[in-house]
Amino acid sequence: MKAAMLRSVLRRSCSATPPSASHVMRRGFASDSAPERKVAVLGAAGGIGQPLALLMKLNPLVSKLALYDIAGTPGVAADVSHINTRSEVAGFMGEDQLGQALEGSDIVIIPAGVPRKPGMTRDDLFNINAGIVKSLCTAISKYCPRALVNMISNPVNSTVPIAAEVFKKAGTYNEKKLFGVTTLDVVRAKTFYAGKAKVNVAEVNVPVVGGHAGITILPLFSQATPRANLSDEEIKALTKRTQDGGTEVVEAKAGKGSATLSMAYAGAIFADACLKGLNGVPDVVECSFVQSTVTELPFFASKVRLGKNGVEEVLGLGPLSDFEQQGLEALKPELKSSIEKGITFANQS
Ligand SMILES: NC(=O)C1=CN([C@@H]2O[C@H](COP(=O)(O)OP(=O)(O)OC[C@H]3O[C@@H](n4cnc5c(N)ncnc54)[C@H](O)[C@@H]3O)[C@@H](O)[C@H]2O)C=CC1
Ligand SMILES: O=C([O-])CC(=O)C(=O)O
Repeated sequence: MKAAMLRSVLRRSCSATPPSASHVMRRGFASDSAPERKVAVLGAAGGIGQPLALLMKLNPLVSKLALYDIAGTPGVAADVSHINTRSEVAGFMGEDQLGQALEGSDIVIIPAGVPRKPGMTRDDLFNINAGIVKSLCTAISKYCPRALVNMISNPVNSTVPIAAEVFKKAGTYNEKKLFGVTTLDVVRAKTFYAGKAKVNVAEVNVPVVGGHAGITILPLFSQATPRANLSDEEIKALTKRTQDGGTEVVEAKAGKGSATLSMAYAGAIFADACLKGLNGVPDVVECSFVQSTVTELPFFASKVRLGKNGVEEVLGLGPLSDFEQQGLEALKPELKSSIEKGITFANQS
């Protein structure tokens, strides 16, 4: 595929709303006059990190791309750096290069940590990933305290509260700048809905709220557009498939990890939305797991308007069906306990 064609595919695929030509113009993509923006990817040599590095290299809003991992980044960086797009690419390996990787970053994307194997829950990753996230966030508070943080590492329901506590302790916490990346849930909900409703997937919008694990993932198909006449049974099945989407991939990969390619795509969409918000593009809205007053829980995923300082507005849930209302009440105890687990960990160790 020619470079220009690839770039155009990415431009369209990364849009938060349908990919029409006028939309692309409105959203102010690809411009040589776009401000300088540095993006750092931590965990860049991993299953998500590598394709995410590729997609961020294709994003014309990025001027510098820093690829950090504990091993393997020189090769990934050398490879990606040959692509003839705007950003300069540099690889950083090992803890003593972490500061350099982070310095000056506008956005830090974190897909560092272990993935699930069949039979595991995301919470089973807590023991290893909590420590990784804690140490990376400590470095962020030191080297780029004003960066937007896009947390991908699981369990997101706990790693985001861990990050918040680390930043609070360092005196750098800004609730507008910390995001749990739940975009893959939205990507899945859109795909599954389009398939069932037989509508053009490019036109589909479905908010997904709550958290990012099992029943805490709550797609709001009653608000899906274009509207379709699906039965209660079909909505129930779509909800379950969205909630179990990660497990579907873990089982299909049979021990070789979890979603990487679709996650890289989702991570690139979310980072692109953050970049647009930073650059002052109006009406950039994505779902994300953020500090929230939408429910009584301190963190919750819902639609968020992104702006020059990160979160500009956390949007409410809108009208819920009875089924969704029940789902909302059912998810709260699990989400609450995952949040508390993260907070306790960050303050204990
Ligand atoms: N938020 C979401 O929707 C999703 C989250 N994930 C999560 O993303 C994480 C990464 O998944 P994969 O890329 O498939 O795993 P992977 O094992 O392929 O890659 C992880 C990378 O992190 C690196 N790493 C480990 N410790 C590090 C440290 N201290 N600093 C920097 N890098 C470090 C490893 O060297 C490795 O290259 C997992 O926790 C997984 O559960 C996966 C899919 C979706
Ligand atoms: O399921 C997993 O472990 C990875 C993940 O978060 C997802 O694919 O949604």
